[in-house]
Amino acid sequence: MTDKKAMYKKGGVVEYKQMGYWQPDYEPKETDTIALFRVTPQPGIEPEEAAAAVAGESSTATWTVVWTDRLTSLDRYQAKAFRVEPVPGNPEQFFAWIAYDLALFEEGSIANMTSSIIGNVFGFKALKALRLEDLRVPVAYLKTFKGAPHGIPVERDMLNKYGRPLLGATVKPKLGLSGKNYGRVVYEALAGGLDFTKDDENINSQPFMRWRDRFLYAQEAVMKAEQVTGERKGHYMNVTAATMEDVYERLEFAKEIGSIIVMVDLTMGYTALQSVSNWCHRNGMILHLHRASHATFTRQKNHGINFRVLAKWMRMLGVDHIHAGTAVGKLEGDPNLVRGYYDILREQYVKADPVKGIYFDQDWAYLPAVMPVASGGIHAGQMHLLLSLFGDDVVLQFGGGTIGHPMGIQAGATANRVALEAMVKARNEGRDILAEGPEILKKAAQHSPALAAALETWGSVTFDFASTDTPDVVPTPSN
Ligand SMILES: O=C(COP(=O)(O)O)[C@H](O)[C@H](O)COP(=O)(O)O
Ligand SMILES: [Mg+2]
Repeated sequence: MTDKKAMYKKGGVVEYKQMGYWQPDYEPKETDTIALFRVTPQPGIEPEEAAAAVAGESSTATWTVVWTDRLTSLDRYQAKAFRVEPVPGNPEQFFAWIAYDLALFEEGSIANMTSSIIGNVFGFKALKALRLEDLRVPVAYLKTFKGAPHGIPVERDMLNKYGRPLLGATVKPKLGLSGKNYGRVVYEALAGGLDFTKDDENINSQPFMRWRDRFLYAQEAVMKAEQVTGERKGHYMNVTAATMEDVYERLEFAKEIGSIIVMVDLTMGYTALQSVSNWCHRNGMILHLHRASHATFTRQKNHGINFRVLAKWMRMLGVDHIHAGTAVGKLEGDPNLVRGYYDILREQYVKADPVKGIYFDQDWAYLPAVMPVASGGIHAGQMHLLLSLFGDDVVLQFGGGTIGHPMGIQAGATANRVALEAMVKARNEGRDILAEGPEILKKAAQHSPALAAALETWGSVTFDFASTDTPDVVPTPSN
């Protein structure tokens, strides 16, 4: 029988370490999920007890010992904190590794997995702050997910576009255009040389432009642009709505009018996203995910979730595209960490790499790769940086950097396409595009007034702010 007395600190409050949530000798099983947390305990709480508390509160425990514990296989179901290390240079914080048994999570349910791992525990009084830094998901659990409806090679086949990044643009202004004017922007951008245009995250079905109008005008523009260019094109139709009935109605309509791609916002929640993913699997539709709202919980270094974990959940849940940062644009993102997110989305087997903030080897087994989307304050003058940072399997998306072009939207699109093609050609010839990039762009601009004007307008625009999140290099754990 458990010695209840030994588990209490005072007044019946549990000692998580005593309860078996701290097991330094525990060897994680291949089928365990392993989480790495950054823990900031309240003063006076030792790191091992804080780690054990995280393990307890994110699995079986409550604040006191309960008689019913003995009616379960508690040894198996309780999560186990098995390693604690100080965060280099930050005496307040500790990394804690915690293992979860396969039986703890419902098959194919991100909603269920998150209700445990990031459920109550982030509000726990004994901790000043808590951040989920990384997650090793076992193949046994991955096998219960379908993943992306298509994956990168199949999407390329659908578009018949290979050997270069895809180009997109977010229609601007974000809100207020009528359906007809919206369609004009889509046409100009696609006819000028982009592959995709995109609804913005907060364009759903407002009084100034109801969704049906937008879908119709946008799809008409897509079809016209396909005719004049002879290329496959797409507009991401944002189907985000208040209820699933509305979402399904918009999905069906997008399919009926011939769209090849739809879009969802992260704000819809994990369950809704997975339902849309299943619909896309059934209907052969490419699925684009905008990570709207992620920075409310991914940005602070001491509290929340690192984006790499969200990227893993989205790869499991099944999207074809996900916004993953640019490093060089207007939105937060350290270059090394952003490259790590891209690896997590695109590679079949990701090796732990502390410099990129990847703490675990991750075998993705059969799950298709997801196309990352670089978007937010990028322009043609950065093409060499973007291509060297991210390679070919990425959508480069220029909203302001297309629609703000001084010669018009079509010229903005052309500037991006010319810059990209010049850079891909130079790279394929073996030139060092990082060093020679500005020169290559200048030369291409001699034959392209559109690119010349883009470089003249934005060439010197950079967003040089120090990142709030940078990698902490700790020894790679065994997993
Ligand atoms: O509208 C834009 C970009 O517009 P612009 O190209 O004019 O800056 C997107 O919503 C952001 O990329 C989102 O950020 P992220 O991609 O980081 O999620
Ligand atoms: Mg936007």
